Amino acid sequence: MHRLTARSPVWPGVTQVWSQLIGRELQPCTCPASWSPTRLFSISTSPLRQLSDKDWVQSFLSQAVKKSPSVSSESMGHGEGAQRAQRRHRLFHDLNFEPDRHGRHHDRFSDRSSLHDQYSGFSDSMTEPDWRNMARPPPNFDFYQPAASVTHRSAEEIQSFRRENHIHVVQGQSHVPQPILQFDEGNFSPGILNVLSRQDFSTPMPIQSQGWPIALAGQDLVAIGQTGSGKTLGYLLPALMHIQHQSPLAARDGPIALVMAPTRELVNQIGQVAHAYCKGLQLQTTCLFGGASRSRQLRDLDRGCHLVVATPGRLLDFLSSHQTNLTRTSYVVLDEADRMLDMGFEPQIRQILDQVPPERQMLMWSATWPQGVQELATDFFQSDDHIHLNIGSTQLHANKNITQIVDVVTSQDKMPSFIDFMTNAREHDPHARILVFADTKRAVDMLQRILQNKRIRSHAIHGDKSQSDRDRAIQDFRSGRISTLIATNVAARGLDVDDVKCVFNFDLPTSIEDYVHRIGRTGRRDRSGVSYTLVTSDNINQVDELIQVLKEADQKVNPDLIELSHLKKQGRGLGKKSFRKSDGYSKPRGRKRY
Ligand SMILES: Nc1ncnc2c1ncn2[C@@H]1O[C@H](COP(=O)(O)OP(=O)(O)OP(=O)(O)O)[C@@H](O)[C@H]1O
Repeated sequence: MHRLTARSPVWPGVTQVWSQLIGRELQPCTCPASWSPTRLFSISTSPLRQLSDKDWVQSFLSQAVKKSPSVSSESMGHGEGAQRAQRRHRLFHDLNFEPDRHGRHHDRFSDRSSLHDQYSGFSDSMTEPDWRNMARPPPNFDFYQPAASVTHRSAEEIQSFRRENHIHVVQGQSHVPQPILQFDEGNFSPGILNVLSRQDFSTPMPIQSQGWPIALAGQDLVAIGQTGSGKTLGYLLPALMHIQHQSPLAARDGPIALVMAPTRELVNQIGQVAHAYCKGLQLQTTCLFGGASRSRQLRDLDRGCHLVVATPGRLLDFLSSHQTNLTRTSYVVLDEADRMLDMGFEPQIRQILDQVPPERQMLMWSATWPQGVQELATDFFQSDDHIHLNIGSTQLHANKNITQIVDVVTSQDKMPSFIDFMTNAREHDPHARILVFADTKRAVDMLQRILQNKRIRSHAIHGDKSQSDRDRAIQDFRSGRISTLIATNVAARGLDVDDVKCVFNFDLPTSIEDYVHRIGRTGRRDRSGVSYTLVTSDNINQVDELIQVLKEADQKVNPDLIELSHLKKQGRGLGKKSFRKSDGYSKPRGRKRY
């Protein structure tokens, strides 16, 4: 067997898991805060993880190097296993660990570095407060009075509303409150209703109709609804109501409500929505994320903030330097909860939640909810009686407003397909917003250069870009100054840009959840959209999941994709079958596309 070994005197679990990586097909797994080899082993053998191999390895190494700087790799053989190992080996060598100003190491190759403002999350300066002996105003979770029109609604009416809107209460049926069908049924304060009335919203979206009363009633919640279905207001408006029913902030108090999200762009976007509602309520809010002025964020915190929206890394930075605290926090949201609980963020989330008093309401929102994360999530609730709400299928599902086109091409055909697609699209409509995803920073830069040569203007965002460049790119894309944005996964989740016409996946993401989130940047609210994805035989391991997502969304499945799936079942694939050039986008006319 071809082995890659890791020597880790400090942490023997590294060796064990490492040889597991190479000894058989890699099973991406979570890295728990405790880093216990036993738990790692059990989790890594569970079938759950949708995280990509690459993500896993990069995260794993980043943590491993921090734990044990003597981690190293050695010796590889030949054959398919060795090729796999070599690919990973190259990947490891591409990693570039560099200590930050605290002497902690960051992974500068992976674009996960851009998802993690401070990757480490292992801060020694934070201990769990002694909650029993700490004087603080008790949180109030009991303020929601359903409107008479809500309580008078008959059981049949409620049932048919839930049925028509595909609202499934997966867990907690016995204590789920009745849905709110109109904005004025939520008992929202006039300040909130004022802002709502200025938007062109007619009624709450289904996830809001059912999610609002649950959140307002102080219950723990997992809320899963398709991309673009209004989840942000789903948790923000109850957060503001919650804040308004707590004792006022005293000097040096930290926030009452905390929202955590995985990327800076998403934090910024949520912060902007929150700001619009906070203004009229005289509530203070701020965003904490890396790459932006720390001193300005500190000034906001010092002034007192009712609501903080943060990436875990920057929040931990402020917590570990004791420049803020969470002793008043009683409403905690994990937006993109599955991403927040995956291997990269879990230790950080645990550390942060250790700083939040146990009397807290916890809400998790996402469009995807993979099995393994579900198990993990229960760890974060204080009791077993949380409600799990699902809008639409309980299977992994994509937004049905999106027409999903998938082409199977050779690796060599990817670039011509991209160029053909973009030149055709731009000839047809120079202003249609197109969002292009690639897996690596290098590929993103390369695609941008190619477009530049074709005189197609675009911006690119990834973790190596400065925050101001990233902000400008999003701003220009939003305003329509630039109609093509090329991005890594930093733009995959949550980004809400009006009327993105098409999402082009130059690379199929290794996690099917990421695919669902990426294509979900189009077809938001009740609009329609198109996604176009290039698949090569290198993606053979993702093909079955992709077919499942396509079928679930009632999409036609490209026969080439089915053929690829058959090849996989026959144990062939990986470079054995080459798809003819004519199957790719390079012959756009007269070719049947799906
Ligand atoms: N009640 C409503 N009626 C119409 N539009 C709404 C309503 N509530 C929110 N929206 C709008 O719907 C769009 C999508 O909302 P949002 O960004 O919250 O979606 P999401 O479910 O969080 O998506 P994702 O899973 O991609 O993060 C936003 O532009 C938002 O302003």
